[in-house]
Amino acid sequence: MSSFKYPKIENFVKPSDYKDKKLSGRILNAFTNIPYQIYKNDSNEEEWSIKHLPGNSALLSSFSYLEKESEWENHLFAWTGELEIYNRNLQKSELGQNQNQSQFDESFYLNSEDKEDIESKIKKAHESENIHPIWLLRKDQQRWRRYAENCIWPAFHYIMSTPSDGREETQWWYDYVKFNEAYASKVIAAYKPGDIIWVHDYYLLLLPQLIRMQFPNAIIAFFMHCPFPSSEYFRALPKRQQLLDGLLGSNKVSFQNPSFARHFLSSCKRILGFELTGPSQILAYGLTINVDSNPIGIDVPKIEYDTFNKEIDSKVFDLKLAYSNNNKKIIVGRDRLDSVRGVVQKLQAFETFLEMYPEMRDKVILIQVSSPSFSHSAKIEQQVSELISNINGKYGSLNSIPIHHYQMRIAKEEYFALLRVADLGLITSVRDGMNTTAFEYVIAQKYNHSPLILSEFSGNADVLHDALIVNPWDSVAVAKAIYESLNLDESRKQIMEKLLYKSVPSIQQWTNDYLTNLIEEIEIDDGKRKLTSVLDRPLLLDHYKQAHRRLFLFDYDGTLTPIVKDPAAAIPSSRLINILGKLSEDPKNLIWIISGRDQAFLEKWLGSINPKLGLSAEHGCFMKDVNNQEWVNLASEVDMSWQQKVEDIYNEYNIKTPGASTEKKKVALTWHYRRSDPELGEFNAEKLVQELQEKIAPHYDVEVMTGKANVEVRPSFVNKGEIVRRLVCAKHGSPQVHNQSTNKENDFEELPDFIVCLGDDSTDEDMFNKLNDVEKDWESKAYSKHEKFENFGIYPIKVGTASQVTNAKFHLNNPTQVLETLGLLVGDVSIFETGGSKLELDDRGHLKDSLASKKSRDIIASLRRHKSEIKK
Ligand SMILES: O=P(O)(O)OC[C@H]1O[C@H](O[C@H]2O[C@H](CO)[C@@H](O)[C@H](O)[C@H]2O)[C@H](O)[C@@H](O)[C@@H]1O
Repeated sequence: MSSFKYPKIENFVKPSDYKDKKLSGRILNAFTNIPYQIYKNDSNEEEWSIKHLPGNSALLSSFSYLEKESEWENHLFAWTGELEIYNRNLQKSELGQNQNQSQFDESFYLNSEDKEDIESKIKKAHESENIHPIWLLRKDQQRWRRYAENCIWPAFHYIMSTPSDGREETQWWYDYVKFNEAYASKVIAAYKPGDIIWVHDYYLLLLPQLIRMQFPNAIIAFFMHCPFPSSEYFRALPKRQQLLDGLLGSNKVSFQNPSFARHFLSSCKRILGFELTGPSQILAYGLTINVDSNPIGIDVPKIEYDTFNKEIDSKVFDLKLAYSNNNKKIIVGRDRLDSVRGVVQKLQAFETFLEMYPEMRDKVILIQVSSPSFSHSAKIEQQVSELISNINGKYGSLNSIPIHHYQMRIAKEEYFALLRVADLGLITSVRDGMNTTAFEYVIAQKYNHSPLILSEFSGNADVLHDALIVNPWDSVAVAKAIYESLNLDESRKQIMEKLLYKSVPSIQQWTNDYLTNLIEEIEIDDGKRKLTSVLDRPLLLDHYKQAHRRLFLFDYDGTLTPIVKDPAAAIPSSRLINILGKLSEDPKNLIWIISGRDQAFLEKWLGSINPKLGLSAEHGCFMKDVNNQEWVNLASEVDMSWQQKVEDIYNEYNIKTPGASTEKKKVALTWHYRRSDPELGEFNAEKLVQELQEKIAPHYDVEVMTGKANVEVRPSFVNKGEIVRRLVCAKHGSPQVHNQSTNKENDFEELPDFIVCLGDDSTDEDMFNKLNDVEKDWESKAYSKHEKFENFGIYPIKVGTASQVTNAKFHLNNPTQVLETLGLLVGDVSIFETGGSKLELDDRGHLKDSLASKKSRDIIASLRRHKSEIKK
């Protein structure tokens, strides 16, 4: 059998076909786990062995084809999976959950020679050097799967989880973040410009964005192998935003069928508020993401090769002999035993069939093979066994059993023989990404032409149109379809099989089409994009801890709160209030909110709740010092006669622009068009700016500014940058003298040694510019930098994408990431809350060089010493 050779595919996509795209010719695939089990039969065995793991054969064939038959250099990055020691008599499900040290000793923590040895065995078995195992060795080895399998998988299959206080889920989430970070660091280390990074499935939803943060121009594709739920279901996941954000680091996100793609697009729109730029395109973080469906196929030539040969012929013969006495028809089902594959529905339909068609009772048997599933449910198992004993009891006799149920994993050869021997294939899943059994069944029926009944909820229903498509919840309809299928005449069966056979997608064609579409969609980078680095959060935390005089300068809208349609609704969340409270409790910290908002809004929602906050309203016209109740009006002497004229102009534009409105603050006037038709709003905003520039700006000391869906007029004597300069150059903790110009030089040792400045829109650029000037000034004065950080501790941070034009040095994507970062500083949020922190993990998944990492290393070293002493 090993002599199988792939037929060459004409015109398989080549990197050299696309010279202008500057491809490197390498594909870096990231998938859940390597296709090998690392094991020992006995803990006393010196060496670890590996064996091939069943499953994911379609995708592995795609990798194998790319590796062996194409011009691409194909790499696979995958977790090692759980290591096993068999003689411990532990079931796999118990492994990792057992905290007993005597059962779980240091054997699972390998030294570098062991790992090298295993890696070389894996490479040999894989017949390639390009497989890169990701080591995450922990006592509890299954921790890396829990969030994906207990939270994502059920939600994606419409299974609501039971309500909980969320503590366990939070721990799973941290592990999920670490799992994705571990992949990110390995892929990032291997990446070269022009590589195609192809991420697979729901265990790695954060990975695209983690890589994107590091390589803004990388080509990243994501393929979801399981279904994607409606936004109504998806939104129930507490981490919905982080999961979508993670995927939106891809250039292309693909699904098994169009409805999954549609659900994803609608989730991005409804949950994140992102703009769809076409029926299958989304604009997020400055990146255009193509969303499509591309049903995965199977390795047709290889399956034919494995199905039609002498060995299988004889197995088919044996099966017929064993089951098909008296010419009984054989219905075949093969599913994993969980709540989504519809085994219960299948049995109920079969019972209905036997009831409805008594003449068929002695003429049909159902062979159902149910293999184990990670989402195994004891309830389903019990239902299945009760149904089977009822049906067999009611319709069976001593020499005739209607249902033969095998709850086991069967060998590949037996599986193919079973598919060949069938007179009918029956698939009744209630939710499924792509059911490869359906495809394999069609191939196995190439010469026998037995029909297929397929659930309309299976991903294949959109592909295998010539199957008998049924609703598995309607047992009468399924029973009728069984009857109809078993009574089809030969010519009809032949026609159906021919059409079905033609519609089975081949994995090679799928791979070719996927890569071709991806490459053709990629926009060529003209090298003009300047990208801002993502904020290094562990570094920031480290710096924060060592600083003595910390100053925080926060913009409000779009920075601390997300942008919403109604300005009055953009009130602070309780999480924000809580974090600001904790930050301001630390005497080393001074916190300022520097906003375009008016005094009344800031006082009501921030000042009255936390008097320790310094507030600057209307871009610096009004100031309230930290720990002070008095507001100072810096604009009291300014001529305001322009206000009425501006308001009159705004009124005209409100009439011309349905949905637009005027926000009257004490000094500044803002014209909002967020609720108008976006095109009309933008068009009229441009005209309004022109008119204000001509009629108002030349005659008054005012500035006309454009913000986020707004136009604003305010006095030009002060701006956010000027406020920042005063705060940064003041003696840390001294009261502010707002209405006097302060150019007094303070002792450098009294100035802040840690400055975080966050803002999202154009007015915040004044703050970033000012900080950059301060930095240059301190540089020129040769002030001493922090030894460890080699800078003055100044962090100007843009809240937005890496591709936005800004003078800030770093970026965070959105207000959620801002809160997570501030929460990290006050110890409210774990470093593992979200990805993107450039975490360096050790090979056990602890933060590199952390206390936990050292502790774990020490324990293993001492266990090893202890063991070798015992041996002596
Ligand atoms: O300096 P900021 O704190 O960022 O304030 C700038 C302006 O923010 C507000 O408008 C913006 O946010 C609204 C709520 O999300 C949104 O509806 C509007 O479209 C945005 O332009 C505020 O209303 C203005 O007064 C501020 O100048």
